[in-house]
Amino acid sequence: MKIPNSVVQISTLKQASFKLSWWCKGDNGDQHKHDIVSFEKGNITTAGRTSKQISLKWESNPQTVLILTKPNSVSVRILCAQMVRWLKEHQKLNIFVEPRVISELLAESSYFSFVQTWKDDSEISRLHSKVDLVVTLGGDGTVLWAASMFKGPVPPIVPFSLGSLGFMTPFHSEHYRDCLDSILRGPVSITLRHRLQCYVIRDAAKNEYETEEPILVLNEVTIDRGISSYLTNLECYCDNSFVTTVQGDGLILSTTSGSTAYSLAAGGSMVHPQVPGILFTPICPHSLSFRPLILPENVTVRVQVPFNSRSPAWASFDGKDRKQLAAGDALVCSMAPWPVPTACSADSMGDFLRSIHEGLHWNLRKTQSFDGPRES
Ligand SMILES: NC(=O)c1ccc[n+]([C@@H]2O[C@H](COP(=O)([O-])OP(=O)(O)OC[C@H]3O[C@@H](n4cnc5c(N)ncnc54)[C@H](O)[C@@H]3O)[C@@H](O)[C@H]2O)c1
Ligand SMILES: Nc1ncnc2c1ncn2[C@@H]1O[C@H](COP(=O)(O)OP(=O)(O)OP(=O)(O)O)[C@@H](O)[C@H]1O
Repeated sequence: MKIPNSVVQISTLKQASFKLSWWCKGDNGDQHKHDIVSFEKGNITTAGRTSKQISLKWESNPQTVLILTKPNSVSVRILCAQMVRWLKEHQKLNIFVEPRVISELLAESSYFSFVQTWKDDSEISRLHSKVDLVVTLGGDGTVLWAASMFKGPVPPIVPFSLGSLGFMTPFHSEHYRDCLDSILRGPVSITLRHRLQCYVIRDAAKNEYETEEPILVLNEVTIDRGISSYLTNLECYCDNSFVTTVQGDGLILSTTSGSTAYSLAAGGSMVHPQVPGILFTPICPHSLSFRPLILPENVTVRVQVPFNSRSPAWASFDGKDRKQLAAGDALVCSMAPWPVPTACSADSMGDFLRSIHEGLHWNLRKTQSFDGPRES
């Protein structure tokens, strides 16, 4: 068979060889690493990264469970007592609860004297090394609360739904025995939810962080006008490049998990929680052309209140802990190295789709009937 000329020419061409590497900002300066991008005969392919479903397999049996509960709920209190009893008697596990909850349990019965708790913040900071699994009983706010307790690595969280919306709480409390039994045996399908780490800088010219510890958020950090009736003026930079000045009610810097919370209400896109990125969503911008952005995971965003601002701005973290940002102050935010692993009921995609359909009634519309005009 005769080979066409064009094929012979291509096979004799020599491609220049190259290497791709990626870098991140580490503590000891910028670090370069080789990526998992592979180079099949000089062609770039990411085939090895497309399998994103994460599965957790226990290598030894879990020993200790932390149960976190929404306060002031009778149904949560009753379920918590039942769950503690079942985990102790049927699974032989050690159990931690919050100091508030241990008082409630002991008021009910001295049977619960085996349950453990902590005394101060330094013990909370060591919890991640004692606890194998965290169970939350409440709504999305309780998942946010659980994540906020861990300033570093976070154990897998199993969120049971005892709230009203429950976007991040796929497990039904009626079936808690079967759910926990299966999770304790593993394997468990996991959603790795990215977090943002935020620092406040007082008097931006000094460029010093207010605290050494970052504030970690699972949903978002919001910078808004607080009680001021003036427009906020926020200068935004991305890795030192000027992005824009927000003039409006404020700005939301959201994780992809938070994309279905406040950012959604302000017109941001819904993004699957495992997509790495930072959503840049303005709140009521006074402009006809300010569309929300999604920035890549590696950037550092800096939001600065200009010196000539008429009023201070306010930062809040997952809807809590308001901090005033005076003229000249800034907030710096980047992707945190410690994600929040939450257990899935089906799998990461299945749970996300169920939440947007059942929780938000996404794209609900009456189906068009067959009974009408048709193309011939
Ligand atoms: N206009 C708004 O939509 C608005 C305003 C303020 C705060 N919030 C959100 O409330 C969050 C704090 O939650 P909370 O429970 O402590 O306060 P909350 O009790 O006021 O609840 C706010 C609502 O947001 C839902 N929610 C929280 N995180 C979510 C997520 N990741 N995806 C979908 N829905 C989510 C909750 O289920 C609840 O219905 C903030 O992080 C912020 O995102 C929303
Ligand atoms: N263990 C806890 N300790 C203190 N506060 C908590 C704890 N768990 C949750 N909260 C707070 O309680 C509030 C309500 O919790 P959550 O959102 O879980 O319940 P909900 O409002 O009934 O549920 P939903 O948001 O689905 O309607 C939130 O502001 C949350 O931060």
